[in-house]
Amino acid sequence: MSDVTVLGAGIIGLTCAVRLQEHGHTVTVVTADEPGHTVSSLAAAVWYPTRTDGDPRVLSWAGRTFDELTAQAARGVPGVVPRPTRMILRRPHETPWWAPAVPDFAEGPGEWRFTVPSVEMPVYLRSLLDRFGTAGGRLVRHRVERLADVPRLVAGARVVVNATGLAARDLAGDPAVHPARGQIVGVANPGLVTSVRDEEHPAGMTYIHPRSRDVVLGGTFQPGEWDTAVDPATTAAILARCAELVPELAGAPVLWQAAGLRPARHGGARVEADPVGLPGGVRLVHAYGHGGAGVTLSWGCADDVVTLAGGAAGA
Ligand SMILES: Cc1cc2nc3c(=O)[nH]c(=O)nc-3n(C[C@H](O)[C@H](O)[C@H](O)COP(=O)(O)OP(=O)(O)OC[C@H]3O[C@@H](n4cnc5c(N)ncnc54)[C@H](O)[C@@H]3O)c2cc1C
Repeated sequence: MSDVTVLGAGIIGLTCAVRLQEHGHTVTVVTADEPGHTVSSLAAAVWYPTRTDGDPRVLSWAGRTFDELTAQAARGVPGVVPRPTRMILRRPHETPWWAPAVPDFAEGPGEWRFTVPSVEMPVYLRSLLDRFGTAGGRLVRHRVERLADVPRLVAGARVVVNATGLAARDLAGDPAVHPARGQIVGVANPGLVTSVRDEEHPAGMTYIHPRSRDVVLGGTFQPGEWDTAVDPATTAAILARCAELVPELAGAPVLWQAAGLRPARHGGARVEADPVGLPGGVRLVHAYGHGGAGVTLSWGCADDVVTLAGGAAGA
């Protein structure tokens, strides 16, 4: 018996599931894909509120996630480390609105420097899943056709959390949800430890994120583009831009390439209770549309989902 069903096992579904367990709920996760085959598993993934400007909820979500991931890194949760970052500026900027969330944020000539949590997603998703299973959570592999079918799948659940990312476009009938395609390349790490971001590179957004065994090089942000096939010309362009910024990367062996669809949404992520709900009086809480910042917003949103789900079990 579970009292909450979470639909989706990406970063949003799993963080919601774990937070709900921490508040005394028994949780079943239903997912079409294994966590290792979600969009989340592809994320670079560093704390940064990519393309969320103007959404007044984001600073709180991102700040709470920063603190949670920093605490997890300090206690050795697999896959999370603090990552020094250099952000190249190609024009004058005001102090960014997200700086209050980043304790060591510093402005210098032509760049910002700061330290943020960096998450190695395949490792981290596995550790979240272990944590969920150890606390008694159950994971069911099943692709649902309609949200209204979910209450029949898991006996007793009074709340369903819809954390289906891009699929919420059809499942929740929300045309504001759309893909923002991102292509990335993994190369052997020549010994880098610092992330470099160049959001204003004239040839396209560029980032270099070292991990334990490789370096993730990016990227693209292509709203409305559904194609997940890797484009070789884009890979070549990413490699050239990154080597221009960090010459040690020139000639680094390419280990893998991938393209993923960020679950973007006009108006920002939808984190709210559905006004109608599901058959049988089951409460429906939406948590989707986090675009290029799902990892960055995950724990803050999960806190809000717990509140929307009714707070602590038995409260
Ligand atoms: C190249 C790239 C780089 C990125 N870099 C960063 C970064 O540095 N920092 C950052 O914060 N974010 C980054 N992101 C964004 C981040 O990956 C997303 O915001 C995040 O993964 C969204 O998570 P999610 O759980 O909502 O969706 P998903 O990971 O897509 O998970 C959706 C879940 O719903 C399930 N599902 C869907 N339909 C159904 C159905 N019908 N029935 C049952 N289950 C269903 C799926 O199986 C899956 O388990 C990046 C994304 C990309 C592509």
